[in-house]
Amino acid sequence: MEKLSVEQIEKRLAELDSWEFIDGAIETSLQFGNFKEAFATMTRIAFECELQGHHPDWSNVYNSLNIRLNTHDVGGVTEKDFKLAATIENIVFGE
Ligand SMILES: C[C@H](O)[C@H](O)[C@H]1CNC2=NC(N)=NC(=O)C2=N1
Repeated sequence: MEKLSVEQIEKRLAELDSWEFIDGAIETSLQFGNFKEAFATMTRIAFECELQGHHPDWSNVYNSLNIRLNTHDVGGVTEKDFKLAATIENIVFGE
């Protein structure tokens, strides 16, 4: 999987709603109504991660979820990250 250039990353980010390029990864910060909603969404995302064979660096505090995506194998952002980012947006914001 090919590492994307900063220009390619900025172009692909424009197609998403909630992601930014920060310190070599794409990141989003999501807020939910409460812990249960946040954790239920994490569970749905986790199943998709397994299907895609690609996994986020993420953290949850009560109703907030912070997600960073990059591709460890190549040390940068690839199409795998954008595929998972789009999947996460579909889960969170609907298709
Ligand atoms: C063997 C397995 O497919 C790899 O280790 C996968 C697993 N999940 C992964 N997730 C992420 N974010 N980056 C990777 O390079 C990666 N590699």
